[in-house]
Amino acid sequence: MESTQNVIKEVYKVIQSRMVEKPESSYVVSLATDGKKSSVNKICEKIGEESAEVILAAKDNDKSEIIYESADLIFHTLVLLSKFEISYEELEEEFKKRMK
Ligand SMILES: N=c1c2ncn([C@@H]3O[C@H](COP(=O)(O)OP(=O)(O)OP(=O)(O)O)[C@@H](O)[C@H]3O)c2ncn1[C@@H]1O[C@H](COP(=O)(O)O)[C@@H](O)[C@H]1O
Repeated sequence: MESTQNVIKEVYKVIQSRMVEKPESSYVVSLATDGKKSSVNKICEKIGEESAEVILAAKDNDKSEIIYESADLIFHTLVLLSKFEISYEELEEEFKKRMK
């Protein structure tokens, strides 16, 4: 990894490259590049699971678990954005529009 200034952006770049290069050992590939519509369902299922895990961690008041499960949730959301060929800049743009 080049810089850790924006690690989420760096992870997104790796996800995007996995989608193009499709290495066999890749989790992203196993989840998102089977070429069928069902891969969107698979990613959405993971987002649902990880969301529930974040909620449970919050209800348990478990800060380290909240961080761990939120990273899983954000990662799977990035896989979904990548599946729809949305650029990181488009996501940033949406946040910028909301800045007050
Ligand atoms: N950030 C992640 C990341 N976060 C979570 N995961 C995977 O997402 C899955 C999460 O599923 P679960 O929570 O259900 O975990 P599980 O292991 O199935 O079971 P439990 O934890 O519930 O026991 C696991 O297989 C994790 O390995 C990730 N896999 C990859 N990345 C990043 O994506 C890049 C590309 O990964 P590959 O596609 O594997 O090369 C990597 O270099 C990383 O930077």
